[in-house]
Amino acid sequence: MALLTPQDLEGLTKQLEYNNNTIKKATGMDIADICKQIYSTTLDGEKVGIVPITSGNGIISNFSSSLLTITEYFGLDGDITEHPDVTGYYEAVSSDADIILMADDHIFIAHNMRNGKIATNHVCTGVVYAEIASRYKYADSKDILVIGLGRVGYAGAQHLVKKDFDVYAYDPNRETLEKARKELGIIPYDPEEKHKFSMVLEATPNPNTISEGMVAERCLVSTPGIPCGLPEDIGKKNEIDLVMEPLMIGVASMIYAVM
Ligand SMILES: NC(=O)C1=CN([C@@H]2O[C@H](COP(=O)(O)OP(=O)(O)OC[C@H]3O[C@@H](n4cnc5c(N)ncnc54)[C@H](O)[C@@H]3O)[C@@H](O)[C@H]2O)C=CC1
Ligand SMILES: N[C@@H](CCCCNC(=O)[C@H]1CCC=N1)C(=O)O
Ligand SMILES: [Mg+2]
Repeated sequence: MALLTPQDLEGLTKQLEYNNNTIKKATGMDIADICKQIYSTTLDGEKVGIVPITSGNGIISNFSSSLLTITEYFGLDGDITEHPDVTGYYEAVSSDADIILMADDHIFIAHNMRNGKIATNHVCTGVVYAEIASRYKYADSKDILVIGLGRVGYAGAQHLVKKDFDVYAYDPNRETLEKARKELGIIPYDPEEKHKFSMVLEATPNPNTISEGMVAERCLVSTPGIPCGLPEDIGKKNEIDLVMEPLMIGVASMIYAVM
């Protein structure tokens, strides 16, 4: 599991505003509107308990404060518990949190204590980044390319298949690709084919996963992948809109998902 580093989380609000502008330009909607559409839910100033968790690799210095920034950006009443782990969970529940946010090294959840709904970061991130890609105003067809079919990419591909897009996908892991072909009906993308896409979802932990032959003149690359999979030169040469940030958009999706 690729873990965030404190460096990834620097300048979070600036990164979020920059990406929100790109999303508005490329889709006509902002992040909140897109999340409302996906889940048919709205926010109403809910109280959010943020519980640091020490297990595994331990606390990431600015992870909880990043979650606080995000909850406040969306008008919620966020609070980081004084203690981590069970003591922190007890504190959050006792202080009447409506939603609990907490993450160990494998799963990051949002749990709504009022309606019992629970959501994971990797599924919600895949879904929201797929939705962003799929709403590209200048798309030339319903063809969309998904690069990486892991926990995030698979959820994104599943969402796009449900939305009736023609989903092409690539993953070097043959079992992963075969599983997605069988279960989702995705079309395995053949890099040899000169099939260029105007919508790309990239969810891999590697750089340079997007090649020249994959992207159309005008293209929206929507990627939660860290580091960025779009090489600098390709980003410059074509008219490519890039939506990429380390945490916020996925957390917004988690919160709307449990309303
Ligand atoms: N920005 C955000 O909000 C979030 C970002 N992430 C990041 O997203 C990335 C993916 O996360 P997971 O799905 O949990 O990882 P994962 O390890 O479950 O899946 C990654 C997949 O990418 C595939 N892959 C590797 N190189 C590739 C290439 N060159 N072309 C195509 N596929 C390739 C692997 O075979 C694997 O199936 C990680 O970098 C993670 O840190 C994860 C959650 C939230
Ligand atoms: N236990 C730590 C948080 C660990 C988060 C690890 N998970 C990731 O880095 C995932 C979540 C989004 C992208 N990668 C703490 O409470 O400070
Ligand atoms: Mg995100």
